[in-house]
Amino acid sequence: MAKTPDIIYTIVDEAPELARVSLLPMIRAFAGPAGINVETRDISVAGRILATFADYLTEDQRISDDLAELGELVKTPEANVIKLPNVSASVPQLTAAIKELQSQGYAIPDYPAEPATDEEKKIQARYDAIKGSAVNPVLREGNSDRRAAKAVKAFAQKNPHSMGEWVKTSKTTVASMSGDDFFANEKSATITAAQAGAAKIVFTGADGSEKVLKDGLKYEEGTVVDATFLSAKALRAFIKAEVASMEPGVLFSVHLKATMMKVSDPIIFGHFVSVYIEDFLAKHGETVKALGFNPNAGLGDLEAKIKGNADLEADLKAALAAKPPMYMVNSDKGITNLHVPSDVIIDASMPAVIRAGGKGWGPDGKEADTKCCIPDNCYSVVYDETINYFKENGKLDVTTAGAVSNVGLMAQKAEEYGSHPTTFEIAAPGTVRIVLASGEVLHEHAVDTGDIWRSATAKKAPILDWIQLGIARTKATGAAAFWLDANRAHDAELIKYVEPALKEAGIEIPILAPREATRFTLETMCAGKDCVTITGNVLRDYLTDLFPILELGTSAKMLSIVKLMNGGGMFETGAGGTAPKHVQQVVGENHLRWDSLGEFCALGESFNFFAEARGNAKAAVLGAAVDAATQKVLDNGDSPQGRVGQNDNRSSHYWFARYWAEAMAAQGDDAELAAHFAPMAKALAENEATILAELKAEEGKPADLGGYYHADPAKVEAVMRPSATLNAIFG
Ligand SMILES: NC(=O)C1=CN([C@@H]2O[C@H](COP(=O)(O)OP(=O)(O)OC[C@H]3O[C@@H](n4cnc5c(N)ncnc54)[C@H](OP(=O)(O)O)[C@@H]3O)[C@@H](O)[C@H]2O)C=CC1
Ligand SMILES: O=C(O)CCC(=O)C(=O)O
Ligand SMILES: [Mg+2]
Repeated sequence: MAKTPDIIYTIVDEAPELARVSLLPMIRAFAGPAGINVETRDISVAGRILATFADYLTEDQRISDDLAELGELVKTPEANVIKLPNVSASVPQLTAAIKELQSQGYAIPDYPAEPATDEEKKIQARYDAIKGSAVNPVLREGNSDRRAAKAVKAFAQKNPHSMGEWVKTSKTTVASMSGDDFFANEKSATITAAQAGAAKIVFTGADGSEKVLKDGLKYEEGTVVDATFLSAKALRAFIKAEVASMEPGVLFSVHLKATMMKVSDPIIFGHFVSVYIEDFLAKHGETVKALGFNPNAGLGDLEAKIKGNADLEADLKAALAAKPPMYMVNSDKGITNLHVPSDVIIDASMPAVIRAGGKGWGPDGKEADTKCCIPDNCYSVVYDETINYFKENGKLDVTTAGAVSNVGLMAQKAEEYGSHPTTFEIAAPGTVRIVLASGEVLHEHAVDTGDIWRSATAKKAPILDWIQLGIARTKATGAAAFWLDANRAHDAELIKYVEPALKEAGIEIPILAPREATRFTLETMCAGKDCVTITGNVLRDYLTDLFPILELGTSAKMLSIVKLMNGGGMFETGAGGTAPKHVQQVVGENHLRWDSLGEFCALGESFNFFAEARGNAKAAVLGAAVDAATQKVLDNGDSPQGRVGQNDNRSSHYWFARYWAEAMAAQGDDAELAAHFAPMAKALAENEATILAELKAEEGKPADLGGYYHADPAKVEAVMRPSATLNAIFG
């Protein structure tokens, strides 16, 4: 077997992938002399498509299945992975990636939206495994520890970012269903020794017909197993009522996670689309269905399908004009919240609204208050309470606010984010049951056509590990709370684990329902104190964007550590995503505002972990120098900014590498490394003006990347490494 690479750096999508092309050669030039090899593995959407459909490709087009390899590696103590954000593709994104690859000569099949034959069903199933959040749950074999490094927090306090004003009269609200949602219908149980073993999910129709929705499930003792459903009828009634009850001047917005919740949320999104354009669909429903339109793909797909048909285009325009104004993704281009399911992703979109003082962009290109529809009540209360708090107290004072960090239960596909294979859109009225091997029915729900039924699990070992991590972080931080609602079925099962563990550890940490925990955390941070949120998987996701975006202006600067259950380490580069808007700017004017601070933080942690795990003193020297360089990038204001001519990602990498080389040359722990890096530090300093000029030479002009999901490596290299002088130093 090949030797496990010392460190793995991931090949991803969009902005972080562009950044990688500039940064990785530098990282290798530092790690190499210390004898540490840094290899890449491709987890991009395009890479995963090509690996999955190898049988459609020529020999020389085939690539290895890196995600499968990494999925095994993260279960070993040797794992040391620097994981950059990747696109969790919605169907429109997946379709676009397929089209691009086909245009490049890869004979992969189309995505069969409505599979008719067995062959098409198989192809769809293969694509569905690539769709949505198909990477993170596979790699996250440990719980999540996300926090801002002290230097990052201190920098934000000293250099506060812009924040919109919150006023008491703001009309921004959160709207959620009054019942019959995932929250209200949840049932949960912890598997006993007698119940452990095989299980299946069975649907029995009102006519007595039986269908096994999922067979071959296996529950271990101690696993918390939930089942719940969201009523389609209640959802549609809710959407209709919310559209009908809009106040003048307020925008209508929908906030879902149609990427990570890849089965349930695209369907919920589709209901919003079809209710919003119900007048149009009443008239033209059959016609657009025949054209292949599925509301789950969004208004953008509808527009593409009816393009050139003046009657349909006019009727759609009229139908939209008759409804309240929508929250826009891009008002210049007429792209609404309902155009693409993955354009408005709740974890980033709600904090953006809250940071802006409750504002979104309207179709007129002006800011306005917005009604934020978050149908399910499990977590919407967090945003509702945050909005209440800022309406009462005014915007956050970034200069004095404490740091809110998170410990999230995430390992082994915990909770809702692991429910993809066990979520179903119900085809007819009937009953769904989880049946154990003994015949015992664990959970049962009466359901109707269109309801979304799902089961999620959380295993015992990850739960116990999460509680201990929560206790450790609380001891290091001060204030903390477990965000668990004793009145919610799943949370009540978790509390049965938490309470005895806290007692045994002799520590008191409050257990608060999400609304109370939100207020407690906001009050604590506004009093200038740090606070840990100890949460499940969804709140891990939501809160590690919400608080950092308020405190730091972006979640991209977070330390995001995944202590893998079997002893390895994974270091995520921040808590944000792939910033597609940044790529648009590069294509338009060759300026990349992506901040690699998350990469710098992860890199430092990765070296430090390597030093400890392998007893490697050189890695410790590299790690300490990375930390010093990161601090200097912040102190000297070398991070990227938004406009052409200002520092961008490439010039920030120059500064980072220079400070790193200077720190390596100046340290006294390893004379050999100091001697090696002294000439590099000198060359970087002496050539400063030339390098910065070369990096800026092409800015302001369009850039050609030769593709989007599968760009041309030579063209990307030319764009991201335009300085011959810098390249000569790093090879
Ligand atoms: N860990 C992962 O793999 C994750 C992947 N994703 C994926 O990312 C994609 C986009 O998601 P989205 O919801 O738009 O969220 P993003 O976090 O990617 O982007 C939202 C905005 O945050 C700001 N931002 C994010 N990262 C940086 C950075 N490094 N430097 C500077 N600004 C940054 C940008 O603001 P501005 O435009 O103002 O500069 C950006 O437009 C989706 O495909 C999603 O699936 C999302 C989250 C995590
Ligand atoms: O995996 C995904 O789709 C997104 C992950 C994410 O948003 C997060 O972990 O914060
Ligand atoms: Mg997130």
